[in-house]
Amino acid sequence: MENPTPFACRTEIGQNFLVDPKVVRDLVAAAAPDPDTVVLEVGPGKGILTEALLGSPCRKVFSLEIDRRLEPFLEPLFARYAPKGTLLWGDALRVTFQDLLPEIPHLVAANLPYHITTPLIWKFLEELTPRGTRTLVLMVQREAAWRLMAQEGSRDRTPLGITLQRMGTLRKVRAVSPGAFRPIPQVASTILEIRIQREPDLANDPSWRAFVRGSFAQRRKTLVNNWIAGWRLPREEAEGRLAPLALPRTARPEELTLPQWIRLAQEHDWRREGGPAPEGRSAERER
Ligand SMILES: C[S@@+](CC[C@H](N)C(=O)[O-])C[C@H]1O[C@@H](n2cnc3c(N)ncnc32)[C@H](O)[C@@H]1O
Repeated sequence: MENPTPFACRTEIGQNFLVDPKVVRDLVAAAAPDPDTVVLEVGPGKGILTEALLGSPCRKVFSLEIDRRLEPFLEPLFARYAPKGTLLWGDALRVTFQDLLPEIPHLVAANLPYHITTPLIWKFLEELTPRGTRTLVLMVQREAAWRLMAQEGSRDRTPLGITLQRMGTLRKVRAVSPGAFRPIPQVASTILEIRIQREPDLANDPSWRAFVRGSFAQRRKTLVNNWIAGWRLPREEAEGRLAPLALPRTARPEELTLPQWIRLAQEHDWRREGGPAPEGRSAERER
């Protein structure tokens, strides 16, 4: 029999497939699905993680893949486990999860396409956690994990990391070396477990979103200067917002502790009611 043409991986859309079964086992063990659990997997690829999820005690697995060329790998797998799994085709950033999924998943378990890690996690927080998703177990690039878990004082601190920390707990499950994937990527990876325990609708709070995004708009600027630029606040007013926190006027966004972020968010309305603020060309992409 002729050899089939090998699958040409598109690494620009994150097609580095897991090949280490121990890593797959560790990811599923961290997710710990029980017989009631409905799981969403984004990017099943050739199906190594999908198969472990389908073989776990969970009730249902929905897998959403963008690349139809993977059909020959995935169709037979889903047929084997029918009706436990449902294979869906589409772009995870463009679908509306509520319309796509007949049930809201309790758990998202995925080896993410790394190029869309940040917008995809925001989307989970906007569309899924408000409706009941409580656990995310995600393979991400190591540096993305650092940014999500970064504490005050770290230059890696980001709006998304602070949002997740306000909503629950983040735990590093394990480090994963490039050799666990084919093709071998140039970056190291981390499995991260995120448990949502508070404020599941936080990402849909326009004041919170504007506040964290605008405060980090220009990292090299002080908080006060970001507030002046973003909200057109008079300097006195901006400095007045910082004063009760006993922080210097020169404090930068990464210096705030989580309780300080929460206090500032609760004490002021950060929606930009005075008209759209300049999202200047130098404003950083929301992370
Ligand atoms: C890192 S691979 C993981 C594959 C498989 N789960 C594994 O662990 O081997 C990421 C997968 O996400 C898919 N993907 C990339 N962008 C996507 C998108 N916007 N929506 C859905 N799937 C996407 C890729 O085609 C690829 O199969």
